[in-house]
Amino acid sequence: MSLYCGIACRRKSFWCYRLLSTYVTKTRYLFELKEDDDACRKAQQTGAFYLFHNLAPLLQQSEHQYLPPQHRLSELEKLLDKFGQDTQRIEDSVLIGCSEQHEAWFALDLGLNSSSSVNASLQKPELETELKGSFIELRKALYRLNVKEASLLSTAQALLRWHDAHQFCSRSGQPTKKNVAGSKRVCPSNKIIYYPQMAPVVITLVSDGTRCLLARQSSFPKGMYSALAGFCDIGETLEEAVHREVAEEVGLEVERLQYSASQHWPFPNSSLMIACHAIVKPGQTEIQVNLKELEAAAWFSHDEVVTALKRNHPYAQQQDGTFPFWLPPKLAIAHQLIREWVEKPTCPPCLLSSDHLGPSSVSRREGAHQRSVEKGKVTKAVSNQIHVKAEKVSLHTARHLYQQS
Ligand SMILES: NC(=O)c1ccc[n+]([C@@H]2O[C@H](COP(=O)([O-])OP(=O)(O)OC[C@H]3O[C@@H](n4cnc5c(N)ncnc54)[C@H](O)[C@@H]3O)[C@@H](O)[C@H]2O)c1
Ligand SMILES: [Mg+2]
Repeated sequence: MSLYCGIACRRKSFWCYRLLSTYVTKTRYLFELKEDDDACRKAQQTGAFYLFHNLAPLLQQSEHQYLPPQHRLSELEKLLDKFGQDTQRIEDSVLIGCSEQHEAWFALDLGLNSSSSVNASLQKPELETELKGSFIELRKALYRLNVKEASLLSTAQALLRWHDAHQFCSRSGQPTKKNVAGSKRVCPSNKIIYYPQMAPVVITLVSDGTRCLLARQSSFPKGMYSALAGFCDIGETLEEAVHREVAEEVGLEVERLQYSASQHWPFPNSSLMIACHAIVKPGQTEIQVNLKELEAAAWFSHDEVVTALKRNHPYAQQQDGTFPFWLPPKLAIAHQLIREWVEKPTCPPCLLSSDHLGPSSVSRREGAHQRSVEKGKVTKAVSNQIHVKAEKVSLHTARHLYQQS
């Protein structure tokens, strides 16, 4: 669908109207709402609101899925009135997107202390009864939402959290004021503008050509392993962050970085996850786990990873008291990296060149001649023929084998 946009461009002394795609008109509309408080207030009149309580979204259950109900402005005003609240509270809402028909979407938290109204936060049980839904922790709900709604609610939560945590100017100590859309906050005394921020995080799936390296932190759910992740340090490039994080966490050097994709991740504080594949440097497959950062790390064979991807009940404890090896759910970018590796375990040519950082470029053939020690046995990979004895490494044994400080 395309629309003629009211934006006119001047070309060769006469006005012409460009044919703009639905996507372009939508992004221009959102831009306008962020810049123009009056336009945004007007959009609230016809828009839809998603409700939160202390950063947990309001959800209704339908069969195996959660659905986030939308509310109109008039419904919200009635609700606030019923609970003896000031409708001024609606000023706390943030713009999170719009439909192709330009219905603007907002998010409002009724549990956090309001910066626009003096009234106390609303009680969760009473609200849940009134709204016929439940406020469910986003981390738990994420995997039972469809992808679009999961992304929308993640954005909403990140923005609501940022506003809640940035109500004062760090220079003057004065309360800052948000614009109607919530795309910024301004200090009235010195005019400093604060914009919502994300922390860049690199997440890397390291492979030795036949196996991939997965790790877990003690805070992960039992049995879950993921790719190596870490916050970028200030002044660092993405490539430098990948090299440093892998070295810091598992004591290995990598090369042949390949960018895969990126993802906004709202937990715990809004990160931009930048996902890459990397190949470990030849002769460097022995993991040295940094126990200050990780609980365990191990190399996993292709078969093990394929089996883990099929696991349906990750939390089920086994009879021997251990938990089966399982992987992050579909919505996490770690899952996508792992799935890509399963589909193409031999790494394609690199896109993110790391050559300038030092590591020499080594062909897969050369890399595959390396010796690796696995479970106390010396195994040898010859050329691209995989001769590594891919023994079934249970979590139990893997953890004990590679836990070294
Ligand atoms: N979406 C996914 O698939 C996925 C997978 C793995 C990790 N993650 C996310 O990646 C993030 C980083 O992973 P990690 O915990 O292994 O990082 P990490 O290895 O850098 O270790 C975290 C530690 O780094 C320090 N740190 C440095 N800069 C920081 C900053 N800006 N914010 C917070 N802490 C900072 C803190 O001491 C913190 O304890 C986590 O928030 C995690 O939720 C997402
Ligand atoms: Mg880490």
